Order: sequence, then structure tokens, then C-alpha cells
Amino acid sequence: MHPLKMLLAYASAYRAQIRLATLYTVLNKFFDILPEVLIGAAVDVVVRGDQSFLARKVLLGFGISDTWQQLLVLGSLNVLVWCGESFFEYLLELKWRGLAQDIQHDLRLDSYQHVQKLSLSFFENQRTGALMSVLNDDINQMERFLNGGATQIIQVLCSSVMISAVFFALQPGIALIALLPIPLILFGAFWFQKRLAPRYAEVREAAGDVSARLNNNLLGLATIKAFATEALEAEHIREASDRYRSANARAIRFSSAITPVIRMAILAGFTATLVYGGWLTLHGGLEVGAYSVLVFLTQRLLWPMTRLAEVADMYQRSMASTQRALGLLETPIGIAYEGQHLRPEQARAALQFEGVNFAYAETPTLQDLTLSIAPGQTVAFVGSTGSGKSTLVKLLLRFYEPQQGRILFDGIAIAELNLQDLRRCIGYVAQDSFLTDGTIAENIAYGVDGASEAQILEAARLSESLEFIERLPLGFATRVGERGQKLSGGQRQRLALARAILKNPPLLILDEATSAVDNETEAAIQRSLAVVSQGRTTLIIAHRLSTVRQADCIHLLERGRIIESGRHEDLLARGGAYAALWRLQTGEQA
Ligand SMILES: Nc1ncnc2c1ncn2[C@@H]1O[C@H](COP(=O)(O)OP(=O)(O)OP(=O)(O)O)[C@@H](O)[C@H]1O
Repeated sequence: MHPLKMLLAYASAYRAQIRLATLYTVLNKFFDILPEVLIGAAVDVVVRGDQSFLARKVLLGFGISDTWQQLLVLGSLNVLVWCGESFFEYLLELKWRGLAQDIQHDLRLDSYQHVQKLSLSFFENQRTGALMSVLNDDINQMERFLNGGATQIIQVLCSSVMISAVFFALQPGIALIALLPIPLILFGAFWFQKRLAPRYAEVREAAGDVSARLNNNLLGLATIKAFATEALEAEHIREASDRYRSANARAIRFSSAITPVIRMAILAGFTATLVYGGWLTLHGGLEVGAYSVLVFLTQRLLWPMTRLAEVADMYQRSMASTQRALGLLETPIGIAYEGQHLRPEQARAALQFEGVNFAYAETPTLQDLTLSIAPGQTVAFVGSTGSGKSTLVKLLLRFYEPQQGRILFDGIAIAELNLQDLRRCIGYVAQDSFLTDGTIAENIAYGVDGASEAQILEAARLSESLEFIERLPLGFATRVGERGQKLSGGQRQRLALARAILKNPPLLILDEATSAVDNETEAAIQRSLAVVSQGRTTLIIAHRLSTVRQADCIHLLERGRIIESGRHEDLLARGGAYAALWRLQTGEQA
């Protein structure tokens, strides 16, 4: 679908307002060309006096024979016309600029809401910075077009029609000559515009690339400094920026040629009117007044066409942006949100994995995973790095869908459950949890409406966060900075844990949730968790086996398969891979 059609379809709710804005633009243009007609009438008055156009009963059937009065009428009309033009100019600006604001606001919000819903696999193939440039720059580009470009297109169209009408009324012969360049101009504008489109698409791509690189580097500034790679990274930015510059240069070479080419066509039309009209007037074929109207109007008709260049340019830029912004909005969500409702208070969190197979790409990450977890059990997943532990949890949260098999939550396939209901049943502490740029209290209460101070305090206590929070000058009101960067890794982990505890979910998932805290704190958290996990299903992923030895069942994963399962003591007694791992970690001799 053409981007303009996409945009109009998107803005269909604003159709009535767009019509009104168009009407104001047309009226403004109408008043805008009248002064030229009044000039013609004034020339007519001074040349022909009481034989003038105005003397011949043109105003509502009343002729004005007195030349002074004729001039006064013209003067008054002139004032009216200018006032009318200004009035509608104000209205059209107000309307179009308001529309531009409303549409860009809606589009930004819609795209953000849509992007939030897209499945994680979408983001793996996208760079955050590039997405930012769509959500920000591209949408701003559309705003700029609606602000100015749309009015200009309508104005050029209107003035062409209105002025042509005046021309044909005054002198059809000259009208033909003056209008002759118009098809040529339109064809030229269209020709340029078609060639500009791919160039601007390239420019927007390159802009996304620059933004992606900047974003990536700003996030990794500490690493850049630590590796002293400032020059290398500056070079990367230079390359990306250079690609943007050259893409723009290719577009500029084209877009700069439009105005001069169009001007040549205008020159032809204007010269023809000037010479042929002058000849006709000298030989009595045209009144002096009409001749001056025609000469002025040719200017008024043709000169705005030079602005077509600017408009075509702006139009193409904004269409490239529209395509990207609305294209984002059309990206399929991947994992549907709708489904059977589930109330967290009623969920028991019995889990079953039935023959689950999953691969991110070609190599399988989880193979034939079958296991059951009874409500209230604490189950641990251990295994070497990359064995698929986190992936298992991500399937449970439906960040991804298994290619084969299914996962049941309280006997219902999770694919059939309402996605947000399912996730509301889960307290998930990821390996690297996301903290928002707010206070500690806000971060602990994240996602829980109306949490009381006492609840926040208790969650902080259970996650062993209370001590460090109380040592901060502002305590719970301390701001944690972007992504919680003003806190240590262990402090961030404990806040994430506090957040999951406060949520009080039927299913608690801890993915390496205490890997960044010292042994003493970890032992204290273990004691808290023993209390917290009472009465709720708890899944723990850990590398340190000492942290999961109390679990009801431990599954050892190896390359996406469960190779051993059982309680700690049973697994030790079996003397298999788990026992070997235990010995390795505790330093016991075989
Ligand atoms: N988004 C992804 N796209 C492609 N491959 C991925 C993705 N996430 C993980 N993988 C791959 O899947 C495999 C399993 O990853 P997973 O994170 O589940 O391992 P893990 O057992 O949790 O490891 P660790 O103990 O290091 O956290 C790894 O080989 C990893 O490279």
C-alpha cells in the first residue's frame, strides 16, 4: 500500500478535521489571489475612468460612475480581502498544526504500545537505536510534513484552479499559453519525486543506523573507556554518519535540481503571457486592466510551483518516514495476548512440560523436555552455562513459543491463557533485572497497585535489602538512576527479588537471582526464601549447587536435555553427573 494511503487510513478518525482544514486552506487561497484582481480593477479605473469595469453595473447590479468612489470601493474591498486572507490563514495554521500534533501523538503512542507487545524474537533482529529513530525522528518527520507540506500542496492545487478560471474568463487564448507549462511542471515534479523516494528511504535507513550505533555506544561507555577504544568507536560513528551524509548528498543532488528546472518552465509561460498579452493589448484585443491582471496572475500561478520542489522533497521524506512508522505498526504481534482468563488468587501453579522442543535458530536449545511440578513445590534447574535453563523459563513466560510440545499451567495450555493473566501469576527475577529510573520504593512496588509502606518494608526485609536501603541518605526515596546504575549489582538483584516477593505470585521464578551477592547475604536470602516459598511453586535456576540443595527436586540440564532429576541426597548417592559437579564445587575428593 502506498504510504500516503496508509497515512490517510491511519488518520481516518481525523477525516472531518482534515476536511475543515482543507476548507480553510481553500478560502485562504481564494482571498490570497483577489488582490491581483483588485490591482487589475484599479488599473482599469485609472485608464478608463467612467467606462471602467466597475462603472458597468458589476457590483450587485449597481454601476459606480464616479471614479473617486470606484477607488474607495476598491480600497474597502482590498481591506476586506486582506482581513479575510489573514483570518483564514490563522484558522488553517491552527487546524493543520493542531492536526499534525494530534496525529504524531497518536502514532507515537500507538507504535510504542504495539512495539511493547511484539514478541522478544522481533527485538533480537532489531537494534534499539534504530527503533528509537522510528519512534522519534520518523514520527517527527511526518509531523513536519503535516505542519507545512500538506497545506502547500493544497494551496498550489487551489491557486492553479482558481487562477485558471480567472484566465479563461479574461482571455482564453492567453490562458492556454500561460497554463501550458503546468503539465510540464507537474510531470517534472513527479519525475523527480519518483527518483527521490528510494534516495530518502536510504537516508532514513542510514539515520536509523546512526541512532542505533549512538545508542549502543552510550550504553557501553564504561566498556569503551575501560578498553581505551574511544578512537575506534568514534571511527564507527564516523562511518555511520558518513553513510548518512552520502545518502543525503545523493538525495540533495536530485532535490536541488527541481527548482531550477521548474523555473525554466515558468519562464516560458511568463514570457509568453508578457509578450503575447502585450501585443494583444496594443492591438485592442485586451484591456490594459485585464492585461495587468494576467501578468500578475501568471506570477501568482507559476511562482508557487517553484515551491513544489520543496514540497515534493518534504513529501518524499515524510513518506519514507511514514512507511517506517506505519510499517512498525503493522508488524504482527507474534504471540497473541487474548485467551482464557486466570485469576492469580485462584491459581495454584501446577506446571507440566509435555515433550517441549525449542530452538532459537537451527540448533535445538531444549529437546523433548517432559516434567511435572506439583503446586507448592520448590524445583531447581542446574547445569552448565548455555544448557537451556533460562530458555525453559522464557518459554513458561511465553516470551517464545515452543516449536513442539506444550506447557500446562494448572492443567491449561499456557498458549490458551490470557498472556497478561499468566504473567501476573509469575514473580520473575531475571538474571539482569530491569530497574526503572525511580525511587527504591517505586522499584519495589513496580507492577503492584496500591502497595502499602508496610508491604514494601517487609519485601525489603525478606530480600535482605533493608540494611543497605536504610544506610542510603534518602532511604526508600533514593533514586536508583537509569537502569539502576547508581546501585551495585548485588543491590539491584535484591531489589528485583523484593519486587517479586511483594507481588506475592503463585509462581516464583528466580533465575540466578542471588549470583551477585556475597555468601553471607546469600545465606540470609536463602533463609528468607524458605519462608517466602511456603505455599507457592518456586523455580530456582542456580550455578551454586549449595543454594538449591533444599529443593524438592533438582533437574540437571545438559545441552537442552534433562539428564538427571531427584533430591540432592538421592542425586549424590547416584554418583552421576550431579555428584561430580557437587564434588567439583565443594572441593571434595572423589
Ligand atoms: N535470544 C537468543 N537467540 C539465539 N540463541 C539464544 C538466545 N538466547 C539464548 N540463546 C542460546 O540458547 C542456549 C541456551 O541459553 P540459556 O540462556 O537458556 O542458557 P542457560 O542454561 O540459562 O545459561 P546460563 O547458565 O549461562 O545463564 C545458549 O546456547 C544461547 O546461546
